[in-house]
Amino acid sequence: MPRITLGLVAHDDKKADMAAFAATHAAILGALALVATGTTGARIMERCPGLQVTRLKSGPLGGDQQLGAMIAEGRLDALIFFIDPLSPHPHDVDVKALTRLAVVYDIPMALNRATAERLIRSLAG
Ligand SMILES: O=C(CO)COP(=O)(O)O
Repeated sequence: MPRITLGLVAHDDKKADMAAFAATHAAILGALALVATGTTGARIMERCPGLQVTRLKSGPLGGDQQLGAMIAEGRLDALIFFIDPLSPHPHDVDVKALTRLAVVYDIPMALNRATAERLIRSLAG
């Protein structure tokens, strides 16, 4: 059976939280194909050297749009995106486009840790 592909993204103030989340669930994540925006992916691999993460461009430079394209092409099965709702983002339109496509294509999407904790359990083999 093909591996599930999971997208991982975190805004700057949520990156430590994402790294901790990845460390907690490294065993589950290790069985998935992981794709992340540039800086998020770097932080995850720094914290969890055993995890293989395909890194796209950084979010503000097109990484969110790359993930959106993967969704549109049927190449992303689920998305965990720790958004920071308390900070402005220059690429807010890209963030909106990504989350919109996740809804359009009805892929499971967690935008905060509480939901991600539930979603990740559903992805465990
Ligand atoms: O900006 C982001 C999501 O909108 C995340 O991008 P980075 O992981 O490159 O910081």
